[in-house]
Amino acid sequence: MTFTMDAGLADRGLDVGLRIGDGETVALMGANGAGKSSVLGLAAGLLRADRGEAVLQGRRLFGPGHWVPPHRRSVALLSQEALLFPQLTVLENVAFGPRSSGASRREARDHARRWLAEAEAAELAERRPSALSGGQAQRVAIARALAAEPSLLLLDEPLAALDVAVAPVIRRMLRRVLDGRRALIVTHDILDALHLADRIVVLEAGRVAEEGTPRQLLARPRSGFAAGLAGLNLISGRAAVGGLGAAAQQPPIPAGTTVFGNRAPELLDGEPAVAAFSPAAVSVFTERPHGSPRNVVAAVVDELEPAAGHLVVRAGRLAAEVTPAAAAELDLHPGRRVFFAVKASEVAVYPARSAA
Ligand SMILES: Nc1ncnc2c1ncn2[C@@H]1O[C@H](COP(=O)(O)OP(=O)(O)OP(=O)(O)O)[C@@H](O)[C@H]1O
Repeated sequence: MTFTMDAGLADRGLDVGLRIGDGETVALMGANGAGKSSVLGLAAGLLRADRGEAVLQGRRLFGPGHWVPPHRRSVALLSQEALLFPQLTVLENVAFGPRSSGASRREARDHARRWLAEAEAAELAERRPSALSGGQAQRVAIARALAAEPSLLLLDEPLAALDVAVAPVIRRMLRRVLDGRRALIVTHDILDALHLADRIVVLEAGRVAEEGTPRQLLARPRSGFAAGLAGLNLISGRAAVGGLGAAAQQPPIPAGTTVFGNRAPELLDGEPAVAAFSPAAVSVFTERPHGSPRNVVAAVVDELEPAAGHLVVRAGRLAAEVTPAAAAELDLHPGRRVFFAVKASEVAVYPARSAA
């Protein structure tokens, strides 16, 4: 049994099809404003779609003429902030859900203790929320969400508000807790996706731009967002002899330029395709290079960013990596005219749509 949602919300520019299998954790990623929180809102019942339907384990959550209110959906939403009831103890907070769905006081408390232990927070049971650290409060919130035994668990950036020392510990606990559970987790952090998710869905401007396992997405990104996660340059266009004919509006690459590279064997001429290559494969010159590199483009440096052990030189949608010594030698600075070159053997050209 699965969760499926195919829904639109016109005033947020949202039109999304999503499927989460039994026991599957899906990471929902995308730039700010892409629609991630709105998708959670639709599934949780905090927002009403103006088109489409959602079905969870054979039960329709919403659809034409049909609406199940949030508390009857068997969907739990965990947000960035723990949002515990301040006047209740931790145990009472976690027991609240089971109690309101009809468990006796004692059953609800036993249940709460079990889920607190599962979230590695058993020792916090008698505390008030005001006496908890951010990480502790988030453990309790996770226990509370699990205690409702939801068929679908929604997590909205659950680690984002935690400090860097605590996040890895909670991430490890979440990995254990999410194993075998149907969950949708919104995150900006590739580490969350790698550690917690079976599959990543990338949203761009309210639509699913691509999806795949973390491995697939990082090895062969097809959206600008996933290329950013993978740390690769990505140029879109159509398959052409020897590589890719670049589409318009991808400065500094002139429209129609052939980007020479290794074409995936399944790619047909004229088919929508992308070319991907690492910034580390890009060489920077101040004069047009002659000889071996087949791909050379004139560019103007936008900015230089420090990265581990090197500098990233950005020009339009391209990035190159240089050593600090090379940057000094080439006198690189914003506004500097340069040439970026990359060997065809370093460029992978593959279909813009996944085979699935
Ligand atoms: N309360 C609201 N009322 C109307 N429009 C909204 C509201 N909240 C968000 N939007 C719009 O809906 C679109 C999707 O926003 P949403 O918050 O779902 O994106 P997001 O991917 O979660 O972004 P972020 O990463 O910044 O949280 C955006 O265009 C946004 O401006």
